[in-house]
Amino acid sequence: MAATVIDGKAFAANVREKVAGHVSRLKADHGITPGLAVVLVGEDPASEVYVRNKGKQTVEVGMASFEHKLDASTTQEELLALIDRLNNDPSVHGILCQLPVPDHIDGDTIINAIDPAKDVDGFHISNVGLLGTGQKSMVPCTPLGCLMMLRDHHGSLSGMDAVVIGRSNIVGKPMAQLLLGDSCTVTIAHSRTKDLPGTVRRADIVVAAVGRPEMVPGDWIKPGATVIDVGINRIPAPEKGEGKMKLVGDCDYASCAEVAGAITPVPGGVGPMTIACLLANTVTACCRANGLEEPEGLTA
Ligand SMILES: Nc1nc2c(c(=O)[nH]1)N[C@@H](CN(C=O)c1ccc(C(=O)N[C@@H](CCC(=O)O)C(=O)O)cc1)CN2
Repeated sequence: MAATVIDGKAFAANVREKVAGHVSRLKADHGITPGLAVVLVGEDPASEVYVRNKGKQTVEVGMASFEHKLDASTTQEELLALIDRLNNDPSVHGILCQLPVPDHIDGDTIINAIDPAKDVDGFHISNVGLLGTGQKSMVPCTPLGCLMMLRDHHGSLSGMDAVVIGRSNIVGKPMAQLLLGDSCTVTIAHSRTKDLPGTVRRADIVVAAVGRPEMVPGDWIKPGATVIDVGINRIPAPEKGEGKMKLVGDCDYASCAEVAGAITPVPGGVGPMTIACLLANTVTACCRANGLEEPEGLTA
């Protein structure tokens, strides 16, 4: 059986179109332009690409983009001062600091300095607590994107067995909370899980978010299961020529696609949904800040 390929690129384009519609209504009906501030410290090449794409897509959906690119030597105090200015800027509805930050800066301190109402990454401890207790929160973008694709594919997720491989604060843990919120039976698996293959084999839904290239082989997948691959790993691709690289996920795509009922590819699966959901979260934050009705279908 060949799996259905869940096209994250097309799904993300659809989310962006919905966001653009809400933005134009906010402008026309209320004279409000949602604004997103993205802060990058240092020169990590992958982060520079992500930040550039965030700015470009923010403008494409009609929102205001405020990009702050800071030198790698920026101190934590200087960064906190910028966050404070953005927290108090009424034209900024969403703020994020691109991760990872340089070693001399404490990421948690920075994240928790962001006004939770403007925390469009959903990483602030208040939003983590709200999500964990089933209350209205800002929801982390990558897990939100995975949830949207799963709901679209399955309709209801109620009663399904879900295994999340990986326990990071930005993907694994919030993903598990969202699946629990949709009434899945959820297992979080990690490097110390006994019998990882057996655990994964029981799942109707597998979300792989470990950051280890092609770690999950097809024979771990229950026939017909849905595989959501969050991994983005750059590995050597000698078949493309000397020194060439390619992107692969945490799942071995070829063997998993033979067994799964549906699967997200890498690239073109979960990745594009991350930025689309960031734009969705910015519109949501803007509506909440102005006491306006929130867009439907763009949050959990
Ligand atoms: N503050 C944050 N930092 C980071 C986050 C985040 O959500 N907030 N997530 C990642 C990086 N990221 C967005 O920031 C991100 C990663 C990947 C993609 C994407 O579209 N990937 C493409 C492939 C792109 C490529 O060729 O490299 C795909 O999978 O198709 C978008 C955003 C860490 N930091």
